[in-house]
Amino acid sequence: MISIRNFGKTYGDFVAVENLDLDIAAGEMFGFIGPNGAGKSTTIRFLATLLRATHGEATVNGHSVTREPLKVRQSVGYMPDTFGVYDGMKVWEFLDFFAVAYQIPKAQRKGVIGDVLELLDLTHKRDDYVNGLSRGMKQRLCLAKTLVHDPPVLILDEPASGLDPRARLEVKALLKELRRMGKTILISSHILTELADCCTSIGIIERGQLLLHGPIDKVYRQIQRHHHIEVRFSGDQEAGVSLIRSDPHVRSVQVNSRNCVVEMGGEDADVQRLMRQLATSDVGLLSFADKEPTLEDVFMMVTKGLVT
Ligand SMILES: Nc1ncnc2c1ncn2[C@@H]1O[C@H](COP(=O)(O)OP(=O)(O)OP(=O)(O)O)[C@@H](O)[C@H]1O
Repeated sequence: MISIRNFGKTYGDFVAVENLDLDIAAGEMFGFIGPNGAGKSTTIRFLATLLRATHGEATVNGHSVTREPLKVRQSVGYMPDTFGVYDGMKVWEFLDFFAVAYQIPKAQRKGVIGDVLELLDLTHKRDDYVNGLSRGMKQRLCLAKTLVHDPPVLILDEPASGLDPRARLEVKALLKELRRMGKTILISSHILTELADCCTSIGIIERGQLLLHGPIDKVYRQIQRHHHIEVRFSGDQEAGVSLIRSDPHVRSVQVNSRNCVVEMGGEDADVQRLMRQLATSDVGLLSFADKEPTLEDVFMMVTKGLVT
């Protein structure tokens, strides 16, 4: 549904995105993850036909981003990372503005606007001024706007940024609903946990390079060979930590106030050996838990070059 080949964008000497190749199949919810300035918006704006590439090509819903931008725009609902609106515009007028822009016939516009307001649970805000809406409502309205022309593809640039935890959950539930409706969704975020349980595939970008991408279960499998162990001590944490650090399979130890998190390679037997060593030495081991990797762990390991 989305295919990017050799995309690159430079600003003067600065390389914002370098030789990016990516395929996203129909029906996927693809999480585009990276820190600030990684190149997410640059890639997204290229897909949304709003940015000229330095090199490379992409197709969305079978249409070329560079040669058929109007067809791409009909296929895409794009939500930018910043939200702008004219003063004195009501919620329904905002949606009507986009419905007109997408050439939805007048006779259908009222019905379409009613439908998207209902889907986004905004019907009761129909006649409110957009500027008076809370941030969460504005984000939802912006999502509503991406749906007026019923596009098969949604490209959403940090749709949950700046929202409180409850509003974030609401956005997530909406995205799941949209996926059930058959939309292909690309969503960017630097909040990794936000995407963990709703994406079917992910890509990790840093400094303009796509470091890793693929189905989420495959990415998790790739890092299964790395153990993330949370260790707590009731006694001498320092002695415990230096014992851990002396293990040849240990790659890093992050010491926190109440625990430490150990990243280690090796086999299960190596982990068991370290656990036995800690339990039988005099460091006051309280707990030792081999955790399932979180998306946060995946990101840290990929950006540190531990997983390729
Ligand atoms: N018009 C521009 N001129 C010069 N540099 C730019 C321009 N637009 C973006 N950049 C730079 O390109 C890099 C990638 O920017 P981009 O907005 O794609 O990052 P991002 O991953 O979306 O980050 P964020 O999460 O902060 O939105 C950044 O270093 C940014 O400063």
